[in-house]
This record gives sequence, structure tokens and C-alpha cells, in this order.
Amino acid sequence: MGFSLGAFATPITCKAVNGNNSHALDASYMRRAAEIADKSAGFTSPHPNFGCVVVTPAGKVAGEGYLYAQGTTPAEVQAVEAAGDRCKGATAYLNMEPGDCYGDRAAVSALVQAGITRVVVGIRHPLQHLRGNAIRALRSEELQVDVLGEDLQSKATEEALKSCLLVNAPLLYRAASRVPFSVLKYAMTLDGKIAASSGHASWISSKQSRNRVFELRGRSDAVIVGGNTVRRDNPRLTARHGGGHLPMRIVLSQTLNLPEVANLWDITDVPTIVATQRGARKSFQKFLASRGVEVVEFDILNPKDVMEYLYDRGYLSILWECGGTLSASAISSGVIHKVYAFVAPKIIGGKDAPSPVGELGMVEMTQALELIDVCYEQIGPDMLMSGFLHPVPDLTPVIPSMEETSVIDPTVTPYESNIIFFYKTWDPYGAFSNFSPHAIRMSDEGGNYLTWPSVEHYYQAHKFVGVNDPAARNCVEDIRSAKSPEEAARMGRTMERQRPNLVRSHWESVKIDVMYRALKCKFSIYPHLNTMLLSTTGSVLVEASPHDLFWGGGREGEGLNYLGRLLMQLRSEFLGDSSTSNKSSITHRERENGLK
Ligand SMILES: NC(=O)C1=CN([C@@H]2O[C@H](COP(=O)(O)OP(=O)(O)OC[C@H]3O[C@@H](n4cnc5c(N)ncnc54)[C@H](OP(=O)(O)O)[C@@H]3O)[C@@H](O)[C@H]2O)C=CC1
Ligand SMILES: Nc1c(N[C@@H]2O[C@H](COP(=O)(O)O)[C@@H](O)[C@H]2O)[nH]c(=O)[nH]c1=O
Repeated sequence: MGFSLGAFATPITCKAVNGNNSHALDASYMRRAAEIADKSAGFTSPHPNFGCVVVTPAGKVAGEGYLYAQGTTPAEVQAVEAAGDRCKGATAYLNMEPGDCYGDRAAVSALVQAGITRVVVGIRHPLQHLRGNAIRALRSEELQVDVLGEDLQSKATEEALKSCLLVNAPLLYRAASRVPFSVLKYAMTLDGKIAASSGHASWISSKQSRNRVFELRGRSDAVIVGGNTVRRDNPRLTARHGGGHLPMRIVLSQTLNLPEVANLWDITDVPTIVATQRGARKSFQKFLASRGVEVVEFDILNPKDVMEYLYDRGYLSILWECGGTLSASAISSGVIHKVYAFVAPKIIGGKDAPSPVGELGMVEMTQALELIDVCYEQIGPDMLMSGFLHPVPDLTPVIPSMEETSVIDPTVTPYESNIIFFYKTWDPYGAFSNFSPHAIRMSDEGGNYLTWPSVEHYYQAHKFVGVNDPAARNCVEDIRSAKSPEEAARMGRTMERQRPNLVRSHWESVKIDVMYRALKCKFSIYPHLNTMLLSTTGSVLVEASPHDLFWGGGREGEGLNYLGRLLMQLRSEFLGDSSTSNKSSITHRERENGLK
């Protein structure tokens, strides 16, 4: 579950009373909203893709609209304008909750003023500071708002939800993983070669396939190749499909041993960045700069650091059009999310002819990376196979509904709740951190009381408690005597990774209760901590850990914030507001998915 103030602040006045039939209709209009949202992807600089479909009570589509580019007329405004009077009592389908970056409520106002009475939302806005705002505003205007996966749950709506996730996959990856969405594309012969053994590669795929590549480039913020591809192919890397967005071109070259004459140094139509190793060929760097090519130096040039850098520059999606050496490095670094393989019905042979992915260090077929959500499409004579290496992050079902929030802590009011962030122990509410130096005394399995230097010590050690193996028992003792909470965390995580056989069975399903017990003890035995916790009544508590997406809230609200939730639950119990007092009442369908 992800956390957002918007989610906590959503009242439960509007629950859909829908049968499966109406779910199927909702799903089909929502798929249409996602389909039209996607229209802008090829023509504008990448941005969230919004689509809106207005449907009358009689089931007729009265108006449609999609956002052409950031700052242009919102999809919702266009759709209600197109529908005119037929908006009265109609339903609006939005693939994504509108963003409200600058307090601009144009989308919400248009729906309200047009007389729309029901809004179906595909996914909540993935960015935490925008998530839930528009939904809350619409509900406060008495519109019925149904969110897929929250208010509407069925096979049909699941499929529609998927199309909403796909149409904004780059934004979701960016929000969840803090890297741009990366697609590896290559063209290969039927015998798996991306060039002849001479290195010659133009062309493997057909003209139709290459036109599709232009479209893919037009959907991306940048296209990446390695130095060898520049030397070998002298590519242009432009999107030549008749107008639209032109991606930035990026060359990754460690040696900077690149030709002085190259199409990529002509930046008349589109800029080029060369990413290189610090200090490489300074004279050539100067030459590139004189041509207007930007050079960015990295201490160690590797795909991960380059992706983090591009994330910081605000990039959403990257197309990798490199050869096998660089693609292997990118895949090994975990930065590639999706693959597009164009397979041409040609055989070139050649034992030294390059293949699309170089060395990954795998030796058994069982280690092979399996693509998910695979699609097959014939393009001219070629076959295009595409699929994901990582699942598209689904932030929607991880947002707690208001009911769940009320169960966790009834003191949190639907509107205008404050958020109190805590993380490092020296922060104002740092004592809420599990690393705070507050020892706890807890009874073990045999009923004997043991002292643990911090909640973190207790939590980490309990990964190995009850396992009938002397190594596990040693592990528990070693963690208990760790010098610091940091040390305990490091030991627990390392041991869990290196010796998974020592981890107690069902750890994933008991870990919340383990944490709950430790926290309950900590906030019961230290009166000043108890007072501090109660002083936060009415506020949402969030552990602002950017790394831990299970116990923490993540950098952009994408984390599940279980630590914050448990503290709110305890606060509520201490106030006598909840009947649950012996164990964590957080019963969550994602409990078993969390990682720490
Ligand atoms: N059919 C197709 O779809 C495609 C075919 N090709 C063909 O592939 C061949 C080139 O393949 P290949 O040499 O693998 O491709 P690349 O040039 O795309 O990648 C390798 C180069 O990337 C640079 N690089 C920077 N950082 C790294 C890193 N961390 N790990 C690895 N490389 C890094 C190096 O450049 P430097 O040496 O300058 O330091 C390295 O030589 C050519 O024959 C080309 O025609 C290429 C792309 C697509
Ligand atoms: N050979 C080959 C591809 N090669 C890729 O396309 C680049 C050339 O792009 P451009 O100069 O813009 O036309 C080249 O450097 C390599 O990255 N792509 C394909 O779709 N099919 C093909 O058969």
C-alpha cells in the first residue's frame, strides 16, 4: 500500500453499487479514455497522458478529449465542451486523476460546472503531492467518484486499470523507482544477429519496422547508443515519422574515441549529449563543446548513474538503441524495464556476428530473464515481440481507502490533516524512528524477559527467532548485541540475503505483528515518548524513508508507510479509541508483499 495525504483525506460518502454488467461498461469506457490519452504521446514532449470520455445516462459517448501537452486545454475541459448539455447527469471517465500542480482547478471545475454527476477514475495521480487532491475536490462537490481497484473491483475493471497503468507507465516507474522508464529496442535476424560479423547492420528490419522505431523515438525523451555504434553506424537517431516530438540523443562512451565527423554532432534539429568518464580525452571534449554538443563527465560511467542523472534532469522515458555490449551492462544494472525486439525473417550467420545482449554471466537456462505481458505483432515481413522485464508499478491499490484509514486511526479527519514526517533520530520527531536509542524489555518464547537496545535490534533479530538451527540462534544473539541499531539493521538484512534458509517461515506475514509488539512496548514504558505520540493526534505520521518502501513512505509517497500506520494505530489505542489492543489490526492484502 502506498501512502498519501489525499488518500487519508478521502471521505467515504460515495460507494459504487454496481453489478458486473455496469462494471463491464465502466471498463470499456475507461479503456477508451486510456486509448485517447495515449494519442498525445507521439506528438508532444512526454508528460502525463490524460484522456476523458463523457457518457450520458443512456450510455452514449457525448464527448471526448485528451491533453495535447502540458499547459494546453485539459482533457476534461475539452470533453465537457464537446458534450455540451449532454453532460447533465452524465459520467466522466478519466484514465488518471487530474494533476493540480499550480492550484489550477480547471479540470475539476469543468466537470462540476457541466453537471457531471459521476466520475470514474482509472488511477490516482502517481505523484504524492498531487495524489487525491482532485478526487477529494470532486467528492466535496457531491459528485460520485469511483476509483478503479478501490471502489470498483472486478475482472473487467482490472483489465481497464491495466490500460490506465500502461498509458502512463513512464510516470509510474519514475514515481516508484526514481529512474526514467527505459526501453531496450533492437532489430535482429532470425538467427539472432544484430549485425553481420563485419559489423554492418543496415538494414536488418524492414522499412515498416523502422518507421515504427521512429514512433518509439517520438514517444521517448532520449535515445541512447554506445560509442561503438557511433563509430560503426554513424546514426542520426531522429524521429522521422512526420512531425512530433524529437528526443534528445545521448552517447555513452568511456574512451571518447569517437569520430570528428558524425551525424550526431549536427545539432541543428535536436541536441546531443555525450556522457563519458571523468577526464577522458579533454581535447575531444573541447571539440564537442565547440560543436554545441554537451559533455557530461561521470566518475565511473555506468548505466545506473546515467539513469539517476537523467532522472534528476527530469526525463521520463529513454529508448536504448545500443548494441549488445552496452545493453548487457544496462540489463545487469537493472535499468531496463521493457524490451522491443524486431525479428526479421533473414539469416546472416557468422560466429562472431554480434547478438542483441552480450554477457550477463548466466550459465543455466533457469536463470533466463522472463518477459511479462508479452505482445506479438507482425509489421510488414517482421515480427515485433515486446514485453516487460519488471512489472508496471501499480500505485493505485496501495493507497489506503478511508475505511482502512479509519480502522487504523479514527483521529485522522478526512480533510486537511497535517503530515508529520520523521526519519533520522535527530529530527524533531526522530524518537519515532526504530533507530532511536530506547531499549525495550520483551519476553521471549520461553517467557523469559530480555532487553533489546532498540526496536530495530528486536525487529531484525526476530527474522531468525524460532528457527531450529544453531546458526540462527547465534544470529539472534549477535544482532541483540550489535553495537548500534544501524549495525543491527545491517546484520539482519545481510543475513537474510545471504542465508535465506535461516529466516523463520512466514516471516513476511508475521513481521508487522513483531514490529507492533516492539513499538507497543517502547511507547508504553517511556512516558515522554507516549506523550510525544499523543501530541500528534489528528496528524498523519509518515516515516520519510526514501529507501524503505514497506515501512517508509518513499520519496514521493509511493511507499507503504507501515511504520507510520502502526504508530497511528498505537496512538489511537492509547487514546482508547480502538478495540484492537493485543495485536496489529492492520490486516492488509499486501502484507505479504512487503520487503525490508
Ligand atoms: N540491429 C540493431 O538493432 C543494432 C545494431 N547495432 C550494431 O551493434 C554493433 C555495436 O555493438 P556494441 O559495441 O555492443 O554497442 P554499443 O556501441 O552500443 O555499446 C558499446 C559501447 O558503449 C560504451 N559504453 C559506455 N559505458 C559502457 C558500459 N558501462 N558498458 C559497456 N559499454 C559502455 C563503450 O563506448 P566506447 O568504446 O566509446 O568507450 C562501448 O564500446 C555495431 O555493429 C552496430 O551496427 C547497434 C545498435 C542496434
Ligand atoms: N540496424 C537496424 C537498426 N539499428 C539502429 O538504428 C540506428 C540508426 O538510426 P538512424 O541513423 O536514425 O536511421 C543504429 O545506430 C542502431 O542503433 N535499427 C532498426 O530498427 N533496424 C535495423 O535494421
